[in-house]
Amino acid sequence: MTLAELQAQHCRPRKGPDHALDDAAIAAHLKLLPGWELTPGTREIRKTFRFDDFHRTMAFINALAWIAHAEDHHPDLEIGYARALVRFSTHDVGGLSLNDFVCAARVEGLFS
Ligand SMILES: C[C@H](O)[C@H](O)[C@H]1CNC2=NC(N)=NC(=O)C2=N1
Repeated sequence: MTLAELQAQHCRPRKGPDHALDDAAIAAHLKLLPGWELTPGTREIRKTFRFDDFHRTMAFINALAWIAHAEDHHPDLEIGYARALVRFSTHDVGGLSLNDFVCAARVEGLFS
């Protein structure tokens, strides 16, 4: 799969452990996403985005919120003056599902 192919997908309701990705699938999908990493000791992915000022940070957050609403898949966020930490995991599967990678890819698409 390529980043473009991941970006072209949409989140689907994914509930239950059958939808949790295994380590190999997580590693393969992470390779497609520049700057994203597993939060150590967890089953979530994260990236810190840096901006010049609060206006740009919030413009990003609003664009991200648009994606999250449209995809019905929601990140955990930590927002600073010039940075945003974005974390994705799928509560409904208790780990990482394809939805996390689709949303991360769509967020990357904001910069392309
Ligand atoms: C019904 C609805 O699709 C689910 O509750 C969605 C909403 N957004 C979600 N977001 C995240 N991050 N994980 C979920 O399991 C999740 N579930």
